[in-house]
Amino acid sequence: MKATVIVPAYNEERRIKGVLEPICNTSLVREVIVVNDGSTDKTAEVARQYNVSLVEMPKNMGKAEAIKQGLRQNTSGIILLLDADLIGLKSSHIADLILPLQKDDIDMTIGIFESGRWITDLAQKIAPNLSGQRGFKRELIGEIERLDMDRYNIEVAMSRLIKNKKLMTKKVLLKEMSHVTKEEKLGLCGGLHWRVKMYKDIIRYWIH
Ligand SMILES: O=c1ccn([C@@H]2O[C@H](COP(=O)(O)OP(=O)(O)O)[C@@H](O)[C@H]2O)c(=O)[nH]1
Ligand SMILES: O=C(O)[C@@H](COP(=O)(O)O)O[C@H]1O[C@H](CO)[C@@H](O)[C@H](O)[C@H]1O
Repeated sequence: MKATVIVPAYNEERRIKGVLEPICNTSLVREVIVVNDGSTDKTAEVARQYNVSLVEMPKNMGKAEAIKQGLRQNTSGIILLLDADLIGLKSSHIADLILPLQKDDIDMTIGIFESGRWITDLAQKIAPNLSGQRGFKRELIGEIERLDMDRYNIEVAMSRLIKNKKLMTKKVLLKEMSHVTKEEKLGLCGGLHWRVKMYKDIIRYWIH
């Protein structure tokens, strides 16, 4: 069974190529949906250079809404969510996230960075449930769409779904992979500003 890969992207013109190259060269991938979340840079132009379906959000709505929009497109039996700012993504990582879902007993795969960069390795060791790299079966789309989530709390919402529905997950180590941090993208002040927003979204979800 092949997969549909959904890539939410907000101002990723400098990074999305490094993700779309390996995705488009993976035989287990049937289609790629890039959701351009109101980017003000050339993210859409770069994405159009690849064999992908491009979904344009009218304005920046946040990662959760971008993924929901992607899930509303016509997808295949397995869905894989990948961030647009990954460093070191390879076809083998993509296969490792897809293949366990071809068995009946695994509902969701969760990718964990390992031996990439110490800072992102550490972040994912401390909080593996925040990982944006996830595969799941199409049967879960309805459940995920119904989750009450906003911007950055999609991963914690999915973690609660896993717990409530007793879903079977499998952690997949993504060797030599990392991502570009908010501070690297936006500078110290801009990065910290978005980091605080992200943690607020996550905490709001937990106390809600
Ligand atoms: O408003 C937003 C913010 C982020 N993203 C995308 O969601 C993914 C993860 O976001 P980010 O890199 O900001 O999160 P981090 O991995 O740094 O926590 C990336 O592909 C972003 O381009 C998005 O689509 N809309
Ligand atoms: O790993 C983390 O601590 C955060 C923050 O990453 P950076 O501060 O940008 O390195 O990133 C993850 O969490 C977000 C919220 O759950 C997800 O949306 C991202 O996909 C994920 O990389």
